[in-house]
Amino acid sequence: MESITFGILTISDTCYHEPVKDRSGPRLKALIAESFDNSQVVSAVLPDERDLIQRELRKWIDRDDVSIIITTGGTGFAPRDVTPEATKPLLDKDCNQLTLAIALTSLKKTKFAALSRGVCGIAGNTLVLNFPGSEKAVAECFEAVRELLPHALHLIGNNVALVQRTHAEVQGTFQNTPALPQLLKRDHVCPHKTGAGDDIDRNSPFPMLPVHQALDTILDVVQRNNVRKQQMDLLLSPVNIPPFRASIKDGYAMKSSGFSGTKRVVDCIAAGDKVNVHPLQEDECFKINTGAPIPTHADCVVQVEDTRLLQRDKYGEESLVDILVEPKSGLDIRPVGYDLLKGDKVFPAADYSPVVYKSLLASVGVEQQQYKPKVAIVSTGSELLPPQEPPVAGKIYDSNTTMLKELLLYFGFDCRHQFVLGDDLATIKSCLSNLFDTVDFVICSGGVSMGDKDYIKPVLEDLQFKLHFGRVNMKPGKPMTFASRSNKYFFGLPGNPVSAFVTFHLFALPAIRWADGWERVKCSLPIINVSLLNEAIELDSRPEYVRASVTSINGQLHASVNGNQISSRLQSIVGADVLIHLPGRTAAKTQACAGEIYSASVLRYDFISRYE
Ligand SMILES: Nc1nc2c(c(=O)[nH]1)N[C@H]1C(S)=C(S)[C@@H](COP(=O)(O)OP(=O)(O)OC[C@H]3O[C@@H](n4cnc5c(N)ncnc54)[C@H](O)[C@@H]3O)O[C@H]1N2
Ligand code: MOO
Ligand SMILES: [Mg+2]
Repeated sequence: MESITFGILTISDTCYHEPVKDRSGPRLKALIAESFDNSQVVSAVLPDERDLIQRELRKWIDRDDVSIIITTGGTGFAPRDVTPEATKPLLDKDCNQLTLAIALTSLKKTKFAALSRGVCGIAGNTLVLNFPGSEKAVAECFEAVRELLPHALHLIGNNVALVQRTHAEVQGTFQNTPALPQLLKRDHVCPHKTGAGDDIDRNSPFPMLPVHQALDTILDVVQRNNVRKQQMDLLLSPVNIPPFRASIKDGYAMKSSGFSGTKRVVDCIAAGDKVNVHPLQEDECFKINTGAPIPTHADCVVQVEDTRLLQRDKYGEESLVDILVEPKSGLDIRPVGYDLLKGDKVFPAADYSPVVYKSLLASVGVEQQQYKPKVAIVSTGSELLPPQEPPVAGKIYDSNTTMLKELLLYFGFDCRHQFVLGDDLATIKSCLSNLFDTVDFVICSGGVSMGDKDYIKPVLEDLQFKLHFGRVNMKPGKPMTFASRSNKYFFGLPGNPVSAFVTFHLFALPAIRWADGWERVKCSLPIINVSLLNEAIELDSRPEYVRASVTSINGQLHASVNGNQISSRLQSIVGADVLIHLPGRTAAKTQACAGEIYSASVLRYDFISRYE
């Protein structure tokens, strides 16, 4: 639940000298506490002195935490009433309609309300409201704006998700949901509606975000760790590669000052041998293997293909060879540090591919503790049975735990812990609460939709997580949920196995990569264009991520959909190379047809199933 910090400024000469006489300030404080969960209040009492009022207002406006300031008093016609005059110069924007809303409500109670000159406006990111001084007036004015305040703050803070939600409510596309459950206080906790609903409320209170917006939100919230980038930037090679002059070919090492023709083979040098320091004549050579150290007195290698064997000794070793080409200095030798010089950067650029990262470290003999986001997997569902157990009535085998763990491993991340939990609020709460002590990410499946056993969202609220979104406009994966609490991140993937598969790839993977320091463009799966092979596919109202296999026909990529796409049917991921992005249905376009080109996210390295 979000918390709002209010500033309450009582402005009255009398109250300034006798603070106990201030009834309006405490009344406002009580009204705020009754209306907003987790609200904080800062308060002060000042005389009707324009400069003092302005200084205090300015101080609060400049604070990051104070988002609403309500003044009470000093709005009337008396000579010392200067609250509006002190307030106006600080405002960046007037909110005349708010002033009007307050006036209209008050005028219904008394015509004397016309004698208040209070103003409303926005200063920086702070909403400032002038209320009159009496306790009764304060209560009436507060009632006039109470319901508007959360939405006003979402707009000021540009909180798109919550703003859209309210717009949907106001426009009626979002029926029967009470206003702003995120911020307004409630007594009743109703798990399937995040506590927002009463019994006639049958709809999710969460707006359906477009996929791109959900991903942007995730990447805005998740902290990118630059430890690995710094490690890569700063890592200088402690060794030369090669550490000695190395032969590039299997052949004969000799002096280039010599000549082609017959040479005596004085020794054989294999990879792994020490550098041979023996003197060498121009008519002598060493037999040498690829990767072996060049003898001190040789300066070129002639590959075996450019030689002819003339003689072997009595032990069968080569003793005379004919060199068929002119030896040239440096021929087929890698000088010391040719590939990488000691002291040079090991990573010319940051590269987070586990293959690249680990093999480069290995190549310079560095064993580095690599930072990796710590991830746990939680599967929820009282119906879940471990795959190794015999069937039990009413139970199904748990595939999500294995699938999500294997996906993490496939993409180079570890699974620190895994838990399978029944649909029980207390169990889920205590498991998640403990788990976040040791991991950064929890990737959970199940329990995010509309059932009365879908406890994930209420648990997150109880654990003081901020729910960034609870639905995404996509198929499969609609109830996809993302929440955070400081640097801890929760992905509530829908329980249907294919929904979990798709949302892992589109949201959880990019987030983990981002936390790991990857460039944004690399966080999501690569996107390619494919031409549709299927005759006609009915479009869904939601944009759909369809599992399909890819055929390369004369270098052009084509894709055919893998059978029934219901989100419970895990068979649709078999042979799935890509997720084709089918757009949502419109009046003008109801089908996707053969030959049309669509974007598709590449699921795996081996993403071409057939060549024709
Ligand atoms: N009234 C509504 N009901 C549902 C809606 C809706 O909008 N209104 N959304 C549907 C969609 S879409 C999805 S997706 C699912 C998501 O459900 P939950 O995330 O709450 O998941 P559960 O209800 O726990 O399970 C759904 C389904 O998946 C099976 N499951 C769960 N975990 C696993 C696992 N580890 N391995 C294999 N299978 C698993 C579970 O048995 C259910 O059949 O909600 C729809 N409902
Ligand atoms: O989004 Mo659900 O994942 O359509 O089945
Ligand atoms: Mg459910």
